[in-house]
Amino acid sequence: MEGVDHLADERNKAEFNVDDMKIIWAGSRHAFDVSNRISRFVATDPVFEKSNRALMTRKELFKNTLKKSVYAWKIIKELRLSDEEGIKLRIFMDQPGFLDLHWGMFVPAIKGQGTEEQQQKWLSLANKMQIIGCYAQTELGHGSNVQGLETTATFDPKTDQFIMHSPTQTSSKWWPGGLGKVSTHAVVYARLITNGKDHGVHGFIVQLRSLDDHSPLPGITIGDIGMKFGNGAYNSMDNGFLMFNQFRIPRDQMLMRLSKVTREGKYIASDVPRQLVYGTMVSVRQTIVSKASDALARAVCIATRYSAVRRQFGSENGGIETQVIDYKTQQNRLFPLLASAYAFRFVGEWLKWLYTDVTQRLEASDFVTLPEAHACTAGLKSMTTSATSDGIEECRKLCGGHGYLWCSGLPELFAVYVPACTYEGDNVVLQLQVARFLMKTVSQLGSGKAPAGTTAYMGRAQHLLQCRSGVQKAEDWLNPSMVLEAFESRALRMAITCAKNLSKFENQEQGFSELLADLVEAAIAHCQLIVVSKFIAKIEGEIEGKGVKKQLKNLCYIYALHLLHKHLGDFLSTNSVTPEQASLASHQLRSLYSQVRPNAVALVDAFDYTDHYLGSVLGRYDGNVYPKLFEEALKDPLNDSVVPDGYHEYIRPLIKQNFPSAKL
Ligand SMILES: CCCCCCCCCCCCCC(=O)SCCNC(=O)CCNC(=O)[C@H](O)C(C)(C)COP(=O)(O)OP(=O)(O)OC[C@H]1O[C@@H](n2cnc3c(N)ncnc32)[C@H](O)[C@@H]1OP(=O)(O)O
Ligand SMILES: Cc1cc2nc3c(=O)[nH]c(=O)nc-3n(C[C@H](O)[C@H](O)[C@H](O)COP(=O)(O)OP(=O)(O)OC[C@H]3O[C@@H](n4cnc5c(N)ncnc54)[C@H](O)[C@@H]3O)c2cc1C
Repeated sequence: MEGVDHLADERNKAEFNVDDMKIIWAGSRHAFDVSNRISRFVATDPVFEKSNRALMTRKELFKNTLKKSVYAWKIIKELRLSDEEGIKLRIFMDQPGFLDLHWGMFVPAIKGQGTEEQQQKWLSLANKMQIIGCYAQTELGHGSNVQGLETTATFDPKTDQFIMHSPTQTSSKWWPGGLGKVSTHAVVYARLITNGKDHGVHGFIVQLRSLDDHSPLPGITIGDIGMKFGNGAYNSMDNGFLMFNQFRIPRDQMLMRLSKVTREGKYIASDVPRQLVYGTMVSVRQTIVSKASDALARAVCIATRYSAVRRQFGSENGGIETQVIDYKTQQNRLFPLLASAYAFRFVGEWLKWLYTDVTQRLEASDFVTLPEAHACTAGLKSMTTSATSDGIEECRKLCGGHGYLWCSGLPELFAVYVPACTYEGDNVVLQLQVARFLMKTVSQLGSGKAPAGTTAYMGRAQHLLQCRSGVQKAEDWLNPSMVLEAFESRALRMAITCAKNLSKFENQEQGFSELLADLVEAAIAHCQLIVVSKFIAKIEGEIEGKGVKKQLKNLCYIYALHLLHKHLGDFLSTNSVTPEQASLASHQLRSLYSQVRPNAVALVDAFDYTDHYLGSVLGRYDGNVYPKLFEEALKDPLNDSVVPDGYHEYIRPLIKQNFPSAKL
């Protein structure tokens, strides 16, 4: 029934104030106001309609993305939206496109690696979108191994220019978003060669297309790399290829904040760490963590509302059937994902703080926290995107058959989201960076250099290696210090075991490659500890709103105890818990699920997502699922006629066994 809230009973059960939780989820009242206003603006503007995009051809989808992106930019300019509002507009527009790479990577790369002069020149054009840029690093042959890139930028002192060249097919740039059809410029990563010497990978601003007719400049071959996973989905983006044939750019288009090439061709490296050339990736990895909570929350919101609407079995004497959300199996799969969405939200907030802090320090030439910022952004990007991709797929299964329908919103969400496990660093490759950082930290224990930040717990190695968990009853698993100690001792013991095993190899690099799988496990344990500890810090801080803290506490312990359950092998093999304590954790989990159950729908309402943004018949706010599923089905072009195209050509001859031209 139209206008009726089918989930009203669920909402009435809530034991906390949803409006207060909305503020906690958004981060502040101001952030909530902005999100709420912009999401509703996008939802009501017909240009941002998106329900039809799965049926568009690639060309139609691409053009539709251009239309939306340019319209969004027009709105940003005409309504003088702030940066924050502009970002929200792009998020709620919910269609990957060139704007993401222009604002998300091209502009930050120039800001981070360009001199002040270069910033003035290029950012004034980029900020007005008089040029459109992308980030061209990955090549056909190398993505993860950035030092293995082959594109060259050779300095020619005669003309004061760099010659950009793609010496092999594998050196073609391949994947950059926005490159294929839209970008006029790119920050291109290439090996810098001066006087015959290779100085490694550096960034260069390169014009790719004419600003008059958009044709590629002579010496440049460029195009789209083709269809990607899923219908619609990430195919709105023009990921591209690019080859240079001795293409010349002026010397001052090398990004020279970190190192320079003089007029004479002399290479001058500054005294800042060379890894700052990777700075744009660190910044984007940080934003990807917050976006993980957003994507997971969307899937969880759909699965939770639908699980409350959907009924199967359990009716007695023809009475009402059981809501599937009441099955403990459904709760055991769904509530940890709900808890994870909140956990990633809070760790994302903390990571943003860490990133701002390291940026300020770098500006003051303090590089001490750079390795930790790299390890945290890499590890958390990896951990949260893997969990989110798996979580979206689990939500699809939680919705049974209807979850497989396009109009559930889940297939497209998965297809758009899953490359996050690969882009901005393959998730395994990134965990290996964390592992290197952990092995270095362990090797320095006892050297007098106390581990700090997220590895501070390693400074208590003596205690954590010997301690035995004090949990004696299920409620002890609601004690933050007992939970933290279990996670700390597991992470430390796994790292120390890896370090001990490494030390058995004469050649450390060889040992590292033999132990890769164990090292990744140790890195994941460390990252999970970070997320648990930041969630605990959140619930121990000041939280306003009726009943809000209680709900967050429940979610925090669900998050931690479900991880304990999932990785029980680690916890048991490191003696961080006993089998009896593990079973007390499972007992506590069941009790927490019962406490979350009446609040589940309200906890996803707190995400404040519009039906437009969710894009899901199953996740509708009003829960009016079945009539809307019919409406969606009837919109399918196959239902335009009752007798389909092809009937006379194929079905009728088959039924009548009348194939005049068939020959054996
Ligand atoms: C709507 C708004 C949102 C918009 C968002 C944008 C949309 C997004 C859309 C999606 C768009 C997708 C866009 C895209 O996909 S863009 C392309 C992304 N590509 C990648 O992420 C490539 C991944 N590979 C790498 O990053 C490097 O090659 C790695 C790291 C693997 C190795 O590296 P390397 O070969 O050099 O060797 P090493 O391991 O010997 O390390 C040597 C030392 O360097 C330190 N180190 C390494 N890295 C960093 C670092 N970063 N900061 C600080 N330090 C760092 C390291 O700890 C070590 O330190 P130490 O042990 O010596 O002390
Ligand atoms: C949708 C999408 C958008 C993208 N956008 C951009 C963009 O805008 N700009 C850009 O420059 N790039 C972009 N990329 C490229 C992306 O950054 C790379 O694909 C990514 O960094 C992974 O590199 P790769 O493809 O070389 O994977 P590979 O490194 O070839 O990975 C293949 C397998 O090898 C494993 N592996 C690799 N190295 C190791 C190792 N040392 N130890 C153990 N295992 C290893 C990996 O775990 C993986 O299982 C995009 C990619 C996608 C999918």
